[in-house]
Amino acid sequence: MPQPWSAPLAAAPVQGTTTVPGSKSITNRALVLAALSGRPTTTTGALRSRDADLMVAALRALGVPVEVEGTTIRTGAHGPLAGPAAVDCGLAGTVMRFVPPMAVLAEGRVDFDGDPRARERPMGTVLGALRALGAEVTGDALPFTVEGRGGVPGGAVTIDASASSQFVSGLLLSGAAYERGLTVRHDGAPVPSMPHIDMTVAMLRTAGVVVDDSEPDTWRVEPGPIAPVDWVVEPDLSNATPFLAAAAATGGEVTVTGWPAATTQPGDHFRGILELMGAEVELTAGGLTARGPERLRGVDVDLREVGELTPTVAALAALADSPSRLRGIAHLRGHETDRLAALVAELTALGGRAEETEDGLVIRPAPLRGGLWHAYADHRMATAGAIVGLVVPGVSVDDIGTTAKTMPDFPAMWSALLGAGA
Ligand SMILES: O=C(O)C1=C[C@@H](OP(=O)(O)O)[C@@H](O)[C@H](O)C1
Ligand SMILES: C=C(OP(=O)(O)O)C(=O)O
Repeated sequence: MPQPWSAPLAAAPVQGTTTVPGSKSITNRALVLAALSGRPTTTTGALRSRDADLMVAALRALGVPVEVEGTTIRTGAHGPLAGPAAVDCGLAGTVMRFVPPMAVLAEGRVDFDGDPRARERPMGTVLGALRALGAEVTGDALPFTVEGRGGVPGGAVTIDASASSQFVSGLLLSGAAYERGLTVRHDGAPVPSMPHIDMTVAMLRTAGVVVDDSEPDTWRVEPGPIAPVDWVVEPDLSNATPFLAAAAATGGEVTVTGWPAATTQPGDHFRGILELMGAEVELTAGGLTARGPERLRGVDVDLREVGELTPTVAALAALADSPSRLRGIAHLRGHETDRLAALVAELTALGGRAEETEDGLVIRPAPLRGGLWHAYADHRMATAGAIVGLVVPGVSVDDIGTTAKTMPDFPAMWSALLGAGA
């Protein structure tokens, strides 16, 4: 375990401008679609981080030529995907849920494994769906094996996607390459992170795939070619949230550059949440600016659609002067860590008042004190600790390096914003 990282305390309201790297979700979808096109593509503004590097390695393992130069990733023309191959999913949901539906198209065996915690993340739904669509898959969680036969019949499958939207996205991304295409129906409690499914559908359409999502909880992908696209990746708006939160927590003003005017990224919803908590937000050509209030208000909000924002919102809620209720996020128990348990444990350890409900968190105002904040190998837990540490003296994060999952430069970016130098 590395040395704990002393979270910088904001000596004054945080003022500054930050540029965040490319979106994890867009980068890893672009890479999958580029590989499935079989033709040369160039993706610019790509995220370079552990999750993106794992996706690049997975594609290479399946026989896709991939060249990486800074934030530009080029895929080359290639024949059919091929095993034998070993895919390391790390802790990346996008790798473990997006690559197996592609691996069933390969000729040969593809073995999947990942970090210890990845073996506990829900996977059975995707693997069961692939079997129902005609693939040979051994196992119901990591590690598992896909015996690729160069293709699958495809067709219709009904799944319960209430544990993760990635079950649907993963299947849809490869569905056009199945002989009969793919129809996915969801049956169960509401699907979380719908904007991420909308992102999948939008990117498939950009790649010329015919997708029908006109019926609720049903997605139909017609069989056909996936066109090569030169993707331009937007900044990662979820990774922008800690920087905007720094303004909200300290009564400062922070601008994140390159904020898209229209996007399917759920991070865009953070604007509304900041306003509910009393901050001001302004979207201009220069980016999104957040201005913090004198006193942060608690918030009662359903985060089902934007669950990945929860650690940031919970950190702000712990600094607010009235109670907050975060709802619709039971599925966070299956994320990088059980985020509901982790947030309650870490806030409570610093003197906070937080408790789990069946589908979320209740966080009440309480004076916080310094202490060690555990990240649980979860990039967003680590950044949540940094937010709390802005205003609570003596907070350190046990493993800030875990931000490398999606934002390897986070410690330097954070110090730079605070004027503390890297
Ligand atoms: O498709 C994607 O890129 C993602 C979907 C969401 O997953 P869940 O639906 O499992 O929450 C989100 O939390 C994750 O960070 C990224
Ligand atoms: C849930 C997340 O990641 P993953 O893609 O590993 O599911 C996240 O980044 O908040």
